[in-house]
Amino acid sequence: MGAPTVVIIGQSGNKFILGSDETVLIAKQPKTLSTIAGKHNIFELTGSRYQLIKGAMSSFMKPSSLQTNIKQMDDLITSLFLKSTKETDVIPTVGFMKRLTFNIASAVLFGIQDDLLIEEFSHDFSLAFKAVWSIPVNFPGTAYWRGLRARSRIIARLMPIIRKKSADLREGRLHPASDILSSLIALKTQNEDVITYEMIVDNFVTLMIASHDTSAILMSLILSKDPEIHLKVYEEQVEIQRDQEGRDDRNLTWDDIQKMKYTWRVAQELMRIIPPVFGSFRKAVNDTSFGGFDIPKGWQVFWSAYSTHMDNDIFVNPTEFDPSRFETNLPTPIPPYAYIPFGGGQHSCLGNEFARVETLITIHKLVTMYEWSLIHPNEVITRQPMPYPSMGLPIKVKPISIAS
Ligand code: HEM
Repeated sequence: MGAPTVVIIGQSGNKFILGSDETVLIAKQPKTLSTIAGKHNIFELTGSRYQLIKGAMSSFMKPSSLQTNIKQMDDLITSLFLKSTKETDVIPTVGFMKRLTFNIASAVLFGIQDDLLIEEFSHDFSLAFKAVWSIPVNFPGTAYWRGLRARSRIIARLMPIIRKKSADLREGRLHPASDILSSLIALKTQNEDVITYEMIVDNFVTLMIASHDTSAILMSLILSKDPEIHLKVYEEQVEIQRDQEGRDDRNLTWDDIQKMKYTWRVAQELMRIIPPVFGSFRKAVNDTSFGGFDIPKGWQVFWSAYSTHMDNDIFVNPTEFDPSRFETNLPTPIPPYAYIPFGGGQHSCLGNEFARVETLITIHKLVTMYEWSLIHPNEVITRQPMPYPSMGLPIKVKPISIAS
């Protein structure tokens, strides 16, 4: 990992790492992420640059903004399901969900709709993503080398889009609030001395990496659960479908999504037992200490979600799958920094609501459009280091009716 590293686990450890400010710990990612996503990636930015980039991105992921994207997501997800099941009754879930989350991020966050371009980006992002988890040896044939070349191709395809959007913004044909790229370009115009094109490119790559595999894994994990859980999810979703009957517009609404409480609790409990992101790094910018142990300046600190999620004092019978842990108004609510699938503190996930909305719409569409079953029940989950079902979780589907 390039520097001596301290691993700290437990609720108070998480609070120390995730709650510290930039005078104690700064976010520091492995070399592979910094070179593939770019050195200006939001995970590692500090100070005013961080605040500006975060502000531009987060305005697209707030509930008020997400509400306006639901129809677009619903249409995209429905059409992808219909397209994929036109000629086959088997969906390779992991691959399908990756494609789905990539298409949603491209269209909803970046306003990229061109199918061919999305296909080319998607191919290169899958190489870039593999490189993030590789050994950083830049030698022909290695995953890292392939990832670096993929990054160059991504930039070559992105720059004409940035130039076109810049011109459209200048001439008033595009609004900065149209998508994240436009917003970042407008931010650069207002802050020439702080924001650069390189930062825009790096954060496009970062956001694509941060957004699609994580959510795709969550969607796949939900389908990997047992039939009893699926039945309850199905009952909740069918109830919501019934509520839509008689409406002029049969697309899901924000209110429908708020009613999917049980389905989301299943997702929350899955992320407790199998956090999609295992943990992440920080770096000490000054000498500091935790729990009586010194952490010298320059050392890395690693937090991990899994160990705290398995703490018997916080989650009784921690290995037991129990979505009711996430019911509201429990006598003993989950304490802060004890449940951290989305991290915590200032670098906590910007896309958690985005992930919730796209996951719930996808599950609703699948269970109301198809009867489905796992081809390999009890498929093992392996960490690579993200948790994937070992055979890609193929499912057999049979349409129930035309799209609801
Ligand atoms: C189930 C899905 C997801 C999980 C489990 C997840 C998890 C995480 C975690 C653990 C972090 C904190 C990393 C750290 O502290 O170093 C993080 C940060 C981040 N995530 Fe997510 N994420 C998910 C989906 C998304 C989506 C859909 C987006 C974008 C649409 C997104 C965008 C980001 C960004 C931009 C950051 C960096 C925030 C910052 O540094 O201020 N994530 N995510």
